[in-house]
Amino acid sequence: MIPVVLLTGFLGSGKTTLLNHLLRSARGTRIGVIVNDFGQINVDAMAVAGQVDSMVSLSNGCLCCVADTSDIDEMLGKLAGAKLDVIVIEASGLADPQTMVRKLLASTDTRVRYGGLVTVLDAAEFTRTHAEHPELVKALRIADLLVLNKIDRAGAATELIDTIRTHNGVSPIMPVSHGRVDPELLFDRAPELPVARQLSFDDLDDHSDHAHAVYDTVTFTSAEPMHPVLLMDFLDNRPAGLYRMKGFVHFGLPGHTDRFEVQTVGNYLRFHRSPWPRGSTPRTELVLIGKDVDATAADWLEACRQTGPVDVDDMLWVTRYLDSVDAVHEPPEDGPQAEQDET
Ligand SMILES: Nc1nc2c(ncn2[C@@H]2O[C@H](COP(=O)(O)OP(=O)(O)OP(=O)(O)O)[C@@H](O)[C@H]2O)c(=O)[nH]1
Repeated sequence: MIPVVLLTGFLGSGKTTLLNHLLRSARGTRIGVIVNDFGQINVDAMAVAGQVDSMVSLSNGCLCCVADTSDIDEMLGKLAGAKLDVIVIEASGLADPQTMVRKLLASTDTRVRYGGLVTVLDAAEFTRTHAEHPELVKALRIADLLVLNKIDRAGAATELIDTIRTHNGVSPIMPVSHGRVDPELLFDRAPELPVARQLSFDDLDDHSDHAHAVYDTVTFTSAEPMHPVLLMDFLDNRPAGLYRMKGFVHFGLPGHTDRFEVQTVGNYLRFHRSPWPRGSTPRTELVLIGKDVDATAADWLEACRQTGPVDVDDMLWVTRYLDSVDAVHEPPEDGPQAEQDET
C-alpha cells in the first residue's frame, strides 16, 4: 500500500518549499503529489510542476471542505495507478488538518494507506499566528512530525520548542530553514513516519473554528506588464489584513524579461527571478489571501499596470527584494543563512 503523507501548516509557513526540497532530494523515491491551493490560481502546483512524478492539483477552496471522501478517493486513485513509493498531499494554508486526516482514514482505496501528518510551523510568525488563531494548536496536537521552519528568521528556537512541547509531548520537532528536512524522516524505503500514532475520535472531531471562515481570497491577472514602481507602492502599503500574497509578475522591461515570483507572508516580502517556462506567455497572476481583502485590492492592482514609459532604474525598487538564488535553493548546511526579510 502506498503511504499518503499529509503536509499541513498555516499560510506561508513553507509547505511548498519543503515539498520542493523533498522532490529535489528524493534520490529515486517516486513521489506523487496532490497540491491544494486556496486561491483560484494554483501557484503551488506551478512551483512543483516539472519535478514530480505524478500530480493532481485542486484550487479555489480547501480540500477539507470542497472534497468529500469519494473525491479524495478519486484523486488518490489517479495517483495510486502510477508506480509510486509515496503520495504527499500539500494542503492549503487554511485547511483543517483534522478533517483532512479523517477523510484520508475513511478512504476505501485499498492501494493506499494513511502515512501520517507533517505540520510545518513558521518560527518567525508562530507567536503572532497562534495568538490570532488559537485553533491552530489542533494541528500541533495531532502531528506526527513538527517541522519548525524559518529558523533563519527566528533566531533561538528553544522557547518555541518548549511551547510546542506543551501541546505535543511525543512527536519529533525539527528546527530547519528552507524546509530542509531529511526525506527519510517522511518516507524511507519502508515509508513510515517516526511516530505513527493512533488518533482518537476526539482528536479528529470539530471542524467548527476552521480558519478560512474569516479569510477572503482575491485573484488578479493581467496580460499587460506591471509598472515596477506602482506595484512596489502597492506592496509597501498593502492592506493591513493581507496576510499572504503569491504569484508571478510580468514587468516586460528591456533587460528584465524574466518571470518574477512574488511572495508575501505577514510583513515578509521577497521576489524570486527565473525564466518563464518554455512555451508560456508572460502574464501576471496573483493570489491575495487575508481578512477583509476585497475587490478594492484588485482595483489598486489594476491601476499598477504599465501605461506610460518606464525607466529601467525603476526596477531597482523590485530588485532590492530579490532573494539570492542560493538562499532559496538548497543553501549549504553550514553556509550563510538567508538575510532578514522584513520590509
Ligand atoms: N527566510 C526564509 N524564508 C522561507 C523559508 N521557508 C520558506 N520561505 C519563504 O517563505 C515564503 C512562503 O513559502 P511557501 O513554501 O510558499 O509557503 P506555503 O506554506 O507553501 O504557503 P501557502 O501554500 O500559501 O500556505 C516563500 O517566499 C519562501 O521562499 C525559510 O526557512 N526561511
